[in-house]
Amino acid sequence: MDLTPFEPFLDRLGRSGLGAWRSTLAASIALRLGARAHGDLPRWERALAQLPDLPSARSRLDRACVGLQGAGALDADLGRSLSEALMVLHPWRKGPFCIQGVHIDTEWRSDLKWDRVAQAIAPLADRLVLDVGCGNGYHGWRMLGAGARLVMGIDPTLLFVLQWLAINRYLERDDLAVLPLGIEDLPGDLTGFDTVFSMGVLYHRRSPIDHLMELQRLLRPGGELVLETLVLEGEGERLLVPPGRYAAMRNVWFIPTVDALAVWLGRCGFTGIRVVDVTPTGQDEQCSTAWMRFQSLPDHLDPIDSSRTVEGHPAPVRAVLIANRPEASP
Ligand SMILES: Nc1ncnc2c1ncn2[C@@H]1O[C@H](C[S@+](CC[C@H]([NH3+])C(=O)[O-])CC(=O)[O-])[C@@H](O)[C@H]1O
Repeated sequence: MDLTPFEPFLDRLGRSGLGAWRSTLAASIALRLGARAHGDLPRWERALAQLPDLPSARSRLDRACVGLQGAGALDADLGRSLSEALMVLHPWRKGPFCIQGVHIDTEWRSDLKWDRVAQAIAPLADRLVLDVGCGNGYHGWRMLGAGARLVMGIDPTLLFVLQWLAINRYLERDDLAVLPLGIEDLPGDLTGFDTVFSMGVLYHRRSPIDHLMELQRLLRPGGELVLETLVLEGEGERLLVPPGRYAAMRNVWFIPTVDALAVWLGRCGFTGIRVVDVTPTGQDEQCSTAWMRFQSLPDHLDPIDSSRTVEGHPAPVRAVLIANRPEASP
């Protein structure tokens, strides 16, 4: 894979207030693509090439199932070749997507998280947005649906980049991209986003305070951070560092209470810190489906006591916190 699929977005970025970083970002993407050859990439690229042309239809970014809505049902053969090509990109974790009657029923009902977040954030109209750890871009599409001017998603997992390319083969937008980058690959002086989302990422970072500081630097003064992460329920400053896996995940490092998170944000210099949602993750939000056939949340909870993970930790609860970069440095 080369830079070609990212160029329309990079051109658009070049014309935005972030144009100064176009060439450094392009160089980082080229570097990461060179370093991240994946054995399955040729198979995924063949699937992309096999996606069929579809009759013209209306794109829908403003409802739970993101995608394309046509006037009628697709011809059965066309529907089958579309499903088969998309299924090569299994596992589909984030969604759902509906492409002219083909319903990609993903592991996560990401629309439920979006509903919790969207009602609490500053209106996205005309904002430059960064979505760190954006997966296949599901929330990015919803951000465009809410009026964002440009959404730069970054995610180091190449399969999710390919899933975004598959969806964008039909939605044809140049104002959203899933760039194959980790947050550590971003230029050290990049800044200027109006809103930065970090959802489902903090607990994967070994240095959570550094992550919060990086997110702050990426914002323009006064810009808004939307932080969504696993939390421990209860009052006071407490922290779980799982000694091994957490709900079968190997890379979960820190699960703080919301009080501890608020202190961390304050220590990093954020202002206007508020907790806008705390919700246990239910099996209606995360489970195996035909499009994600591996094990999922129900398999990772204690079969007798679903308030505990299989390791005996409290079952997943997620919080959304909002905070602002100060207008001027103290
Ligand atoms: N260093 C990194 N830099 C950026 N992203 C990373 C890094 N390491 C892993 N990721 C990516 O962070 C994402 C975490 S999932 C959240 C998806 C979405 N935000 C959601 O809220 O549904 C967790 C969850 O399932 O909630 C994955 O796509 C990783 O590839």
